[in-house]
Amino acid sequence: MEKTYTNTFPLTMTSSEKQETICIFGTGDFGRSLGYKMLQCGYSVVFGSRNPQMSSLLPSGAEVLSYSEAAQKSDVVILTIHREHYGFLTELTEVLKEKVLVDVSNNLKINQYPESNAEYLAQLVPGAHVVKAFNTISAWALQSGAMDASRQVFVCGNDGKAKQRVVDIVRTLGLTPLDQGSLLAANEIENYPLQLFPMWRLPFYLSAALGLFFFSYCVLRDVIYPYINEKQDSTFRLAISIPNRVFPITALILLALVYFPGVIAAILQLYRGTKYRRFPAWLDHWMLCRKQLGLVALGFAFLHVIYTLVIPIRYYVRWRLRNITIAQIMDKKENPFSASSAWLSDSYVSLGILGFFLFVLLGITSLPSVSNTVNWREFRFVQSKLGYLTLILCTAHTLVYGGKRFLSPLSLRWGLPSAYVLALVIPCTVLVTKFILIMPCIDKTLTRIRQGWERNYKYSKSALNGRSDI
Ligand SMILES: Cc1cc2nc3c(=O)[nH]c(=O)nc-3n(C[C@H](O)[C@H](O)[C@H](O)COP(=O)(O)OP(=O)(O)OC[C@H]3O[C@@H](n4cnc5c(N)ncnc54)[C@H](O)[C@@H]3O)c2cc1C
Ligand SMILES: NC(=O)C1=CN([C@@H]2O[C@H](COP(=O)(O)OP(=O)(O)OC[C@H]3O[C@@H](n4cnc5c(N)ncnc54)[C@H](OP(=O)(O)O)[C@@H]3O)[C@@H](O)[C@H]2O)C=CC1
Ligand code: HEM
Ligand SMILES: [Fe+3]
Repeated sequence: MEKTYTNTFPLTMTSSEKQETICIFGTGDFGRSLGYKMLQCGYSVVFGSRNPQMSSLLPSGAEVLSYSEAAQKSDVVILTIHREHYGFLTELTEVLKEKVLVDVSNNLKINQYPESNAEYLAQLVPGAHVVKAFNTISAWALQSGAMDASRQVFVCGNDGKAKQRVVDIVRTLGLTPLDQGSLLAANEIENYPLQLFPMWRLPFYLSAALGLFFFSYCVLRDVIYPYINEKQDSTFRLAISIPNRVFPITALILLALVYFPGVIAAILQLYRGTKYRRFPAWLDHWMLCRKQLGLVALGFAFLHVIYTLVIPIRYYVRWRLRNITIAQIMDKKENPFSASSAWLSDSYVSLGILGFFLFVLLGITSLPSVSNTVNWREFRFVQSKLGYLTLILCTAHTLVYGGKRFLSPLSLRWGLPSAYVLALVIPCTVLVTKFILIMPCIDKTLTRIRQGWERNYKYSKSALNGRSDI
């Protein structure tokens, strides 16, 4: 614990205690940055290099020696060398015996080698205690001092004492060590910085696919159809009208897809009569990226709202209103006020506004600073109950928008219904299924299953034993 404080007052420590010497192999970007940070935090640093005389740009105060000379100066050796160049270490096995050897390396691709770099290092230098650490911190972050990205350092190793020494160093440098267990965890730790938004990938591809499909569908109905049938140029619709169909439709379907896996999971649990069997991998993954799906949906809903706000200032809309008025004057025929149309129009807009309000509320509660202030039940209440209410309101908004035209043969073009009719299929399926699932008799069984009850205890036990098949 004391070390944490020495981080803030390195000079106090250096004047009263003997400086601990750390050896860093390699004088590249990462080695230099780490050495600089260590000197700042009160350590004495010795670099090991192929060309001790040639090394430039090294932080002042550090010593540079050959690899074998440097290793003799400390019992902690941090290896800031790419895995491909580890070969020369086999000649140093005697010097490195019983030393703590820290592997910081990353690869270019996930699972690039059959074994992790740290395990490979342990095979090369069997006498040393290999510890994996620091691979999630960048040279730039260490040097600039501004830790915009994560300060977490995953640490793993087979020797408890060696690991503890590295954990102490990490803490002294002002970083957060996270013990990940034995060297078997190195593979996962090495893959971690190579991942690029893994949970965002499915939402991204899904929204791209939905967007593309509905865009083509709307172009076919709203641009190509009028051109072929009436030789009318409607290409201007590509700018606002069609995006303002594609975006809300994508938002609505993605929102429904957030709540779909929960329904599928419930049906699966009811069918199996137990909660003790794993869900298929695709369902697991789908469940895990619901937050990201929801946030992408919120993004599209935002776009829809902004596009809707500009409707009154559009040239096409103003032109059409003027023409209708002029046509009425010329015909001397007044278009009577229709209370039912007014009701329909106001209702769908109002449902949209309320749905959007709850949608934003869901987004706000998913911010860590907010979710940390609510307890588990409150969070679930907002995410699950208010989430369903959001889906109901947005689906109703679209249904009422369709209003009287919904499924009317007049709105078919080449037999194709309006895009929003297709958009309603998944949301309505989710809502109807959920409605059936919350019927008291079904809900009671599901709740019992989720509390641990099993329909066929014997069967479930055997399923438990043979878990690998599920
Ligand atoms: C804008 C937006 C932001 C979002 N942000 C987040 C976020 O920050 N974090 C997040 O997690 N999700 C987020 N989501 C996704 C979504 O709101 C949640 O995943 C939501 O909890 C799903 O609700 P559900 O009713 O389908 O949950 P389900 O998983 O179906 O759960 C329903 C109920 O069943 C219970 N249950 C389910 N499975 C079991 C089981 N095996 N054993 C016992 N009980 C069980 C649960 O406790 C719950 O009460 C967000 C969505 C949107 C639209
Ligand atoms: N850069 C970063 O932000 C991060 C890097 N890492 C890891 O740190 C390690 C070093 O990265 P980085 O400093 O960027 O790399 P560099 O290429 O900048 O430095 C590597 C150093 O390795 C030494 N080395 C030893 N043998 C050889 C050899 N045969 N050929 C070339 N170099 C050799 C060299 O030092 P000398 O000439 O003194 O012998 C060289 O400077 C890598 O494993 C990387 O994955 C981890 C996290 C972040
Ligand atoms: C402030 C909130 C909202 C307002 C004011 C609003 C308003 C509108 C308007 C005016 C239309 C008709 C657009 C047109 O004539 O082309 C529309 C359509 C639609 N809205 Fe909203 N809306 C809101 C929020 C939402 C939300 C949150 C969703 C769902 C996620 C949604 C889904 C839809 C859908 C699917 C359509 C049909 C698109 C089409 O095929 O034309 N809306 N909305
Ligand atoms: Fe490099």
